[in-house]
Amino acid sequence: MFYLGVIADDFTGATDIASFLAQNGMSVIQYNGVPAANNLPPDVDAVVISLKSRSCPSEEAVNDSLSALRWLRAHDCQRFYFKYCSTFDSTADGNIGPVTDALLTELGESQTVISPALPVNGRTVYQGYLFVHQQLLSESGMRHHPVTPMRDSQLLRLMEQQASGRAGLIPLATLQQGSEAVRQQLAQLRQQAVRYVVMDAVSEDDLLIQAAATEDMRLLTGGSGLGFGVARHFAATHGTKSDAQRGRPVAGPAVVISGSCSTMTNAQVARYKPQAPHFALDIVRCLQDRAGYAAEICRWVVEQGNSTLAPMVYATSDADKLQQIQQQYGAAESSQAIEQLFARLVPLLAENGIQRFIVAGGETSGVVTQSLNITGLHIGPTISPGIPWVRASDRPVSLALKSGNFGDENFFARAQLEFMP
Ligand SMILES: Nc1ncnc2c1ncn2[C@@H]1O[C@H](COP(=O)(O)OP(=O)(O)O)[C@@H](O)[C@H]1O
Ligand SMILES: O=C(O)[C@@H](O)C(=O)COP(=O)(O)O
Repeated sequence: MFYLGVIADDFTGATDIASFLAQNGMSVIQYNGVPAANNLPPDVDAVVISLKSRSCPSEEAVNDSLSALRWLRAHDCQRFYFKYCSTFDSTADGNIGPVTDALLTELGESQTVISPALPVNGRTVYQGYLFVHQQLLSESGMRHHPVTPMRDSQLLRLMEQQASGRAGLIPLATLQQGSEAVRQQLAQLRQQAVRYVVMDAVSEDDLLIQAAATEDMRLLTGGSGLGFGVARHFAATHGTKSDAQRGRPVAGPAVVISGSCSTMTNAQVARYKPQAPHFALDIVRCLQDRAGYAAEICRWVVEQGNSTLAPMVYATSDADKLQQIQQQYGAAESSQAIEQLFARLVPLLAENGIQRFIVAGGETSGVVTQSLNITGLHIGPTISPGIPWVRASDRPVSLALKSGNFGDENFFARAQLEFMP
């Protein structure tokens, strides 16, 4: 039996919440996809299952999420958490609504919370509107996301567009009255048949109150901020555990793979270029000659063996260049061509001795992890909030999976220099 089962809709999202749970005292294991194995390590408090269900067709997202839920229930999991992006990455016909509905129905529950806030990384919710630092979500760089452009910031509206039930709000004023006030308002909203309760939060204290007020709810949904609250609340009664040692990065050659076009990743790539060898992907070669191109890039990476900092292969482009590529080659076609190039390149790199992969982008991290056939991960030390080093449970390979907008500008170098194996 274990306390918390997390179903994450992408791989960086999974390591993000796994890192907050582990850092705040839980013993965590992460699986990529629904595990085939049935034997869980002893003394686990939380199991995180990473799916690649953020931008696939919603029927597939629902089926994969239900399979994960059934696995968790079959292993005596007590509570469940659907982890999506702190920037609520989805579209009007996105997957957060259908997956939430399916999980509620399967559990026989009538209410859950919607809590993407992650104040430590600048994501706050006020009056049901999602902010990224000082900007509304829809005015932030997320409006240009290549796969899930976010053009609305109102979470109640986004949720009602995607899902089948009604959304309601617990505003900051109630949060600030404490967990009992929140609990009472949840009960009132339940009587009004409100199925999805958007919760404001602008600070970690608000997240701790959310966690306390929802301790009897079987399904929570949100970013990793509420996960932090849940872990703190759990640790206060069950004590803390730490097994970050098992996730420490291995020694061995490293590479940086960047497939995110977020504002922060653009800044990180620009900062890293003068520090290390770098290789920009040519979209035409990705579209036309993936096998030959992947072999060529692999040779280039191996040739950089003597550089102090790892070579970087990147598709990262700014909003103007991205728009131009998408207009010329199609948005889905170009993003898939790049993902498929990485899917060919990464196993070649592993065959050629690369053991540490620093990856930028959620979809890109999914591709890298799946193409390496990594099934389980131990959670290691945190590089930046929400980005830990993680280590494959069955071989000496380490990954740092960086969500598009997370990390500071010097992240790629810091991940190597401050965490020497
Ligand atoms: N230059 C580019 N042109 C078109 N699509 C791109 C380009 N660079 C990256 N992409 C695609 O954009 C998507 C970025 O998504 P992701 O890896 O999840 O990053 P993020 O974490 O910023 O959301 C991927 O599908 C990637 O292949
Ligand atoms: O919650 C978050 O912001 C992240 O954990 C996350 O899901 C990021 O997704 P990507 O930006 O696609 O990496």
